[in-house]
Amino acid sequence: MTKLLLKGGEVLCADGQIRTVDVAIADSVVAQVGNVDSTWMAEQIIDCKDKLILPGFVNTHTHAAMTLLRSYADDMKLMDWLENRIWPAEDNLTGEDVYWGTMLAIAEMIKTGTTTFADMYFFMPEVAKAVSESGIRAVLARGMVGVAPTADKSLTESEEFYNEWNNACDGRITVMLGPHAPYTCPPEYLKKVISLAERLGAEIHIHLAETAGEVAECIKQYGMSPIALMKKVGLFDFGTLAAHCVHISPEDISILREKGVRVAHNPGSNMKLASGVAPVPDMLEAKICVGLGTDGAASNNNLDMLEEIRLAAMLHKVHRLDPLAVPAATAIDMATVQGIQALNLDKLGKIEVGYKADITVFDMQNPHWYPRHDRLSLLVYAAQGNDVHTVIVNGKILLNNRQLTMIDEERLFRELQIRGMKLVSNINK
Ligand SMILES: N[C@@H](CCSC[C@H]1O[C@@H](n2cnc3c(=O)[nH]cnc32)[C@H](O)[C@@H]1O)C(=O)O
Ligand SMILES: [Zn+2]
Repeated sequence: MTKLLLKGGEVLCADGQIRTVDVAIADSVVAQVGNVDSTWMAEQIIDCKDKLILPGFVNTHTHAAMTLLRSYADDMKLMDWLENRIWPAEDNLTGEDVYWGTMLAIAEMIKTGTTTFADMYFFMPEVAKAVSESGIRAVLARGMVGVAPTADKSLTESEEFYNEWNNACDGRITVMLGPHAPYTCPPEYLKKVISLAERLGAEIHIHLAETAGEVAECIKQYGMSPIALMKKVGLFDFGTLAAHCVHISPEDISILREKGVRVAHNPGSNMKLASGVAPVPDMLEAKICVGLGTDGAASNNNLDMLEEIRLAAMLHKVHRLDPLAVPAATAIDMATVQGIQALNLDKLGKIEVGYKADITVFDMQNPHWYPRHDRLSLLVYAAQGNDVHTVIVNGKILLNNRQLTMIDEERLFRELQIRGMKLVSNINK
């Protein structure tokens, strides 16, 4: 058994209170939270004085390898951005590109305190390889576009990928099915996806109601909103994670509630692509599970969940002219507990005995952490991603005193610069 001890830190405990306690970790699991005595013979002790210890952040929606396209096409509308810049560049992608792009994303996520991410992309075995090697936790879905020539192939690939990788790497990887969106996957195609989901026992990760244009087009074509259409098609019957849900009506919210759909809210991407403001306070009030996500690095443009937490806490305040909307503790809950629920994972999202040890340690010895009236408020409104000092996933240290333990950063930077440039060299701007 490998024993690890986080000594004397200020821990956000499962009841939402912060206490100065020790956290003992045995292999992949939290073994004690409290005063751990000297009979606990830890192989490694991390001194956590002046450190804030939280459950690791959960990024519920991203396209990790899109780091390759970061800063390549900004300040554009979603459909123009996708059709004229992103999809042509993605046509050039190789499996190796996706591996390196994903690894850079993972490095960035670990360094900013994320311990689990949900990805929708392609060349997924390469993504799984990066997850496997880096030690992070992930919920992976092969993105499927029903109107593309790859439509049938991506169904087969999804099934193979599920069979090979679901529950792999000591349970660090789980697999969902990823029909891209209603506007790229017509109902007949979605029905094939749904029957595959039912057969495999897999859940679904999809983009829904991201822009006003998408909703208007759906109503024109099918006489109902994307959410109502998805219910009718049966997409919500086997467990669904829906990214965005920006343009939704009170009736749509009732459907999400009734069908237990979990939502990935991406405030940074929604603001940058000017998609709109999701009715998050209404969804939370309706007891819908809302996690937070960054979306891809080409529409954010970073993968720092602390920034997403702050945006979630701020966006709804200014939008509703209500400083009580999405308080700090709620934003943190969305990034941890609700994020885990959104991904349907078990024994994660809290620092509690018997839970998996996915933990982020913030260094509070910095000017913006003083004075310490309220630590959660400091975290949400004043902290920075690079305050992250240590990150543990499944009991293993992936970031040690701000240094990545599993990833060679210099190599990553060289690969990404060369591969990123090559990817777009034949595209007319
Ligand atoms: N085109 C792929 C599968 C799509 S993967 C998921 C897709 O979602 C795209 N994407 C990224 N961000 C967004 C967004 O905000 N809305 C809609 N699509 C997005 C991303 O560029 C990627 O093409 C194939 O070969 O079959
Ligand atoms: Zn997306």
